[in-house]
Amino acid sequence: MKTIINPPYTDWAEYCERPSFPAEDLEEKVAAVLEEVRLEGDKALKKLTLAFDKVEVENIKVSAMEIEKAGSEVSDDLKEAIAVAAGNIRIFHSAQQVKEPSVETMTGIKCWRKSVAIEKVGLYIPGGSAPLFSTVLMLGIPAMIAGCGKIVLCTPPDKNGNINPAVLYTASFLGINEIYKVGGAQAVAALAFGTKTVPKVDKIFGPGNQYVTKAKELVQKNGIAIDLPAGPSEVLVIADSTADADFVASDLLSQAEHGPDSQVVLVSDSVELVEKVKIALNEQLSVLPRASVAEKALENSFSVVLNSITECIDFSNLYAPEHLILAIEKAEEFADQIQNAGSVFLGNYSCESAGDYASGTNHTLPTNGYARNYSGVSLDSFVKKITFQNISKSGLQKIGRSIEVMAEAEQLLAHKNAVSIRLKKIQDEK
Ligand SMILES: NC(=O)c1ccc[n+]([C@@H]2O[C@H](COP(=O)([O-])OP(=O)(O)OC[C@H]3O[C@@H](n4cnc5c(N)ncnc54)[C@H](O)[C@@H]3O)[C@@H](O)[C@H]2O)c1
Ligand SMILES: N[C@H](CO)Cc1c[nH]c[nH+]1
Ligand SMILES: [Zn+2]
Repeated sequence: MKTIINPPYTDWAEYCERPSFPAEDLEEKVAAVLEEVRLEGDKALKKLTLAFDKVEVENIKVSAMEIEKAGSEVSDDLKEAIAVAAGNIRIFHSAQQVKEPSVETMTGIKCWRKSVAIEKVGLYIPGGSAPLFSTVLMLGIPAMIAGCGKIVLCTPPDKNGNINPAVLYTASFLGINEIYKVGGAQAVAALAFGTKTVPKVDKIFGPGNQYVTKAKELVQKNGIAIDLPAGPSEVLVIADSTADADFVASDLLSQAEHGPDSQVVLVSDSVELVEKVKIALNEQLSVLPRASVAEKALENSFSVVLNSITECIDFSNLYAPEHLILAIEKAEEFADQIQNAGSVFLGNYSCESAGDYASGTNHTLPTNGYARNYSGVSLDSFVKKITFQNISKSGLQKIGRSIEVMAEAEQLLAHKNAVSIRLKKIQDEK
């Protein structure tokens, strides 16, 4: 991991560019997958699963028996941990159910807003390099709280054509039993267009690799909503000289082990701390099973030394990380200065993996700088907000003239007339 000492401000933006290793002709390849699934449905899903996941899948839909069997394959210890995590995620996301205010903008003009669940949602659970059953919790729980009518889940099969038992167990623990063995761009296509087996949904959720992310981007053009661009995991740690170098290294590695395309960044006002973290990284890497993946990610990662913690925060706001850790003294006092980040972890004991699994916040977060303009998944992601208004006769008498004048100025006389005929009727009734 290279260290950059005091780069001039004019160079900062360059460091904030994420490394990208797009597959050759990514967009064309993904567009071709989408088209094949749109035209050939299940036949294409089976063909593409054989091509990309190297396995022949006879039944795309997971059977009730497979789900039941998975329950017996998950240890009690893991079941208990999943229940603890689910409890916290449920508490945090339930608290997002806010009572919408109803206001009278003028006497006789009542306006209000209501959250209504998106009817059919498709959850994508990554499974290429690791089956992320924790993502089932992160997407399934808010979908259930929101009251989505149909919740279906897609995830790639393993080399034997099975779905990881923890993924199946977690889904069924939440009451989600419609699960399909399909991953990558083909899963997104199936959810977007529908096939004989996989239903078409209104909105597609979930993180994934470049094929999944590109497919989500492309199906948006066909009127399918998506949650957010959630690509390769990343973390930026701001650490001062009081930080524990071992803790900082452990947090950097926790995101580096996601994939070779992940990026981790250390920003500090202390050269000594950066040097200590580098030593700790090497020590911890040597015992990591996924060391080779993490090492690749570290090659595309860096540390920056700046003059002050305020400058470090300015850098982070420009970088807009998916996860931001403030391993600094009095971290809470700096929280209000954070403008761009997916999720923030304050203090030495708020490790990022707590948010990945169990503290309650959602781990489906914007990457690649999208934290500048996107939020992570929340309860809001699963609802749309419908506005209502109820205008009385006296209310229309108050606001009517303003509407007529504005409509006339836009030369939309039918708009004006919709008010005028009502005002006339009110007048005639007197
Ligand atoms: N931002 C977030 O919120 C968040 C959360 C969790 C995970 N992630 C990220 O999600 C990603 C998960 O990626 P993954 O690969 O492990 O799983 P994945 O499920 O996203 O992708 C696996 C699928 O990709 C398809 N695929 C693989 N190679 C292909 C090829 N050459 N051509 C066409 N399709 C191909 C296959 O169909 C396979 O099933 C990681 O980058 C991880 O960092 C992000
Ligand atoms: N860090 C990932 C989000 O970027 C989420 C995750 C799932 N499992 C472990 N981590
Ligand atoms: Zn993680």
